[in-house]
Amino acid sequence: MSSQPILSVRNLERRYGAFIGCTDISFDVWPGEVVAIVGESGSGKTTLLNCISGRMERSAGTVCYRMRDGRFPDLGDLSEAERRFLARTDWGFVHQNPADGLRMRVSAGANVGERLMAVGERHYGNIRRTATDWLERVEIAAARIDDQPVAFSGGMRQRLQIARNLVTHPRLIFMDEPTGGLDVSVQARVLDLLRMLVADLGLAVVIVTHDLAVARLLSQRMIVMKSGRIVEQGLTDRVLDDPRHPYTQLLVASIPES
Ligand SMILES: Nc1ncnc2c1ncn2[C@@H]1O[C@H](COP(=O)(O)OP(=O)(O)OP(=O)(O)O)[C@@H](O)[C@H]1O
Repeated sequence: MSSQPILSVRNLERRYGAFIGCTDISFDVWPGEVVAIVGESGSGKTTLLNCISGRMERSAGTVCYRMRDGRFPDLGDLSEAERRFLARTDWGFVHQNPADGLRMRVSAGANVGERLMAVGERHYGNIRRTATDWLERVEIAAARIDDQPVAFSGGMRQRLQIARNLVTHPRLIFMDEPTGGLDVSVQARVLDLLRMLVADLGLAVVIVTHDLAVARLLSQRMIVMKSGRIVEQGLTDRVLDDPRHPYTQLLVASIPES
């Protein structure tokens, strides 16, 4: 693992008018690590994720990203073209609702292939071969390559969205409740797949979830948010086994016994 963070957030704040979406947020993400952001509904998780992935303007603070050439600029200092390039190549974003991250009316193969074309791949045979490989990696039969996601189940759509995001070998993936909209049995399969792929590819991931079981399964480090602020952060096992902040203790105590 590199000795330098891939993402560094300092004193981040986002206001909605006078209302604070999140404030006083500082943390680092290291290459190859999965960081979970947890907290109840309205605690500011999605606001934070959108700000650090450049999808939403911040009101204050810095978000620096380690470029492949070693530079560590604030996202706000990048040109629009550089930001678009990052979003297409170095980063992925897995939405809770697959329809937000897929093109529902083009084929599964094209959904994966168009990310490859965005990074310069032009050879039709290569694109189709790589798309087929990726469909199989996410357990979608190659025979479905020409089907549109509208004809897929929720779990298949989510797996396709994951393939579309990972095909370009990004370095950092943002995930917003990636299993939130799925049935429990389907969730387990998607989580297993995510865990395997993230480890195989050595990805850095920032995942937002309200589900502590998801955080336990996927993340090494955890950030707990309440009312727009971080109340506790640390290694996931430590936070869950020995929560120090009363709010984290409450969250942990509310996990149903399985
Ligand atoms: N566009 C907006 N305008 C005004 N207030 C907003 C806006 N988006 C979010 N908020 C407020 O900011 C706070 C944080 O919202 P956010 O969606 O980040 O929370 P969350 O933890 O992701 O919640 P959930 O798990 O329900 O998605 C909430 O009180 C919300 O009402």
